[in-house]
Amino acid sequence: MKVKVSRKAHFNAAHRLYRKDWSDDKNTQVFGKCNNPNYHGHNYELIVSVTGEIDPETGFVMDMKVLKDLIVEKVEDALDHKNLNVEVPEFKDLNPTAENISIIIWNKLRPHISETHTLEVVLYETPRNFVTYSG
Ligand SMILES: Nc1nc2c(c(=O)[nH]1)N=C([C@H](O)[C@H](O)COP(=O)(O)OP(=O)(O)OP(=O)(O)O)CN2
Ligand SMILES: [Zn+2]
Repeated sequence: MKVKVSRKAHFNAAHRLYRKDWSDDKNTQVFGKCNNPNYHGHNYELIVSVTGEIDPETGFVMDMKVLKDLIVEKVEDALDHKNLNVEVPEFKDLNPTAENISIIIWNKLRPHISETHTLEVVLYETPRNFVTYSG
């Protein structure tokens, strides 16, 4: 019997959506105000979910304290209050869209979650825009 446990987290970050290999006109045409060369910020809301069997000894799928600490160490410390384009190496040549940020977060967490469990990341870039990545 599998159960999904979830932990919410939060970080804020600045970014700019653009491609270095496109002209200014094309970047503006495709990315609009998100291509502001002075960057803009979002209050990202994150939901990390782990699904697996309940350990009969502990009653846990995964200890939420362990999951909380993992998110702080691997995600918040890496992304919170950062300029994603400038300060986060994963986005040196990768557009920091919500889709790509969710994949980076999933990749950071996956090695630290039991292989018997599945991992899902839901990332809200704004209260109305959110993406889901499950590997
Ligand atoms: N598929 C994607 N589309 C867009 C992304 C993205 O990551 N993936 N990102 C953006 C920009 O980051 C933009 O800053 C989004 O902000 P905004 O347009 O203000 O967001 P809302 O639509 O939620 O705001 P409203 O107030 O509802 O207009 C754009 N597209
Ligand atoms: Zn944005």
